[in-house]
Amino acid sequence: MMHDGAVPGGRLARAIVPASTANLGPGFDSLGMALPLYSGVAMREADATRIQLFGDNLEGVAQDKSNLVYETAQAVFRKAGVSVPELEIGLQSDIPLTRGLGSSAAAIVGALVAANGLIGNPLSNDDLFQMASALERHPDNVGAALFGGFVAAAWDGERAGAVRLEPPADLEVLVAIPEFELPTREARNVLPRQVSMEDAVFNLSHSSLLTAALASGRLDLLAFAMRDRLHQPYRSPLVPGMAEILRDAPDHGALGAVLSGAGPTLLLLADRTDAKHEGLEAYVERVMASEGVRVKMRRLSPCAHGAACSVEESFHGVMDAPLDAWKTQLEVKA
Ligand SMILES: Nc1ncnc2c1ncn2[C@@H]1O[C@H](COP(=O)(O)OP(=O)(O)OP(=O)(O)O)[C@@H](O)[C@H]1O
Ligand SMILES: N[C@@H](CCO)C(=O)O
Repeated sequence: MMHDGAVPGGRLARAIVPASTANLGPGFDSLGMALPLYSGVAMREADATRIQLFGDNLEGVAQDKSNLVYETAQAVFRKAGVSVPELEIGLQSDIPLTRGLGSSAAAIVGALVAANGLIGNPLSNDDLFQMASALERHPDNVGAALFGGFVAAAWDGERAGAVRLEPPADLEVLVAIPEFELPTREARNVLPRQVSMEDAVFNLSHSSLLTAALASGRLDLLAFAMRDRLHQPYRSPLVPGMAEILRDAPDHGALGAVLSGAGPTLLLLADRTDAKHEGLEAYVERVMASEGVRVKMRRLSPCAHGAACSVEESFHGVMDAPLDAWKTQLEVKA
């Protein structure tokens, strides 16, 4: 453990972090699940800060000290009482930005675990989760990114709590990623300031049922339990085709369909042992195309593991090792 600010030259920390879907319908700001698309953060001490972006998914991300990863790393150093003002940072990602798949949560979590690793891990996982929740301001994405699996979480503005559960083994996840971006800030701006007691009770009961159904493998309850009245009705005008798909996807073999996080990605759950959902991708593409929206479809499994970090004591190479090589090194299975 280091507390005097001295970071050995040449030490490189690399973190790899899964994507995440938040809300799962009624669990607004509280239910998250990790997905096997990854963001990578590499970091070492430098004479002057330099931020490199690799790959096609990070276009527009800041390359100065306003970068989210740089700022988050500095928050770790402050909390640990060390000083590492200049960093060389390498970033890459499979996670499309501003699509509701937790790219910002993965960046924050990647920065936290890499920065902590760089200085010898003085902060606990819970410290990192508390910091991540305060930075992202909702704990569902960051909880899933840090712990993996399915996470039930709460944040009261000061403290966050989370429990990680193993997702049901037969759960298949289909994501429909529209080509357009929808920043979380915009998708939160359309939400009402107040809701009725009836809608609050609807969501809290469905969210509890959904958590219990996922924890106990009751896939038959998902279509019923994944209904929401707190955010999806207000966000649905922002995503053409969403209302129809959320309503009718169960008729095409989905166990449930929701907006992923703040959108615009749609998330459909299916039972991999049941052939009924074979036409689901074609159905979603058809509805979105009829609205003039192109989508990229990905068929995934929930990701059981959360963020992983490795530290090399004397690293002399370039920072752009392909994400797949990091996955192998960190024994992260896609
Ligand atoms: N690897 C990264 N490095 C630095 N900043 C990033 C990185 N990935 C994402 N960001 C920042 O996060 C912003 C996207 O955050 P936003 O909350 O709008 O979307 P999201 O996290 O992809 O979706 P959601 O929160 O709904 O799941 C980007 O515009 C960028 O500023
Ligand atoms: N729970 C958040 C997720 C976005 O990160 C929202 O729906 O606004």
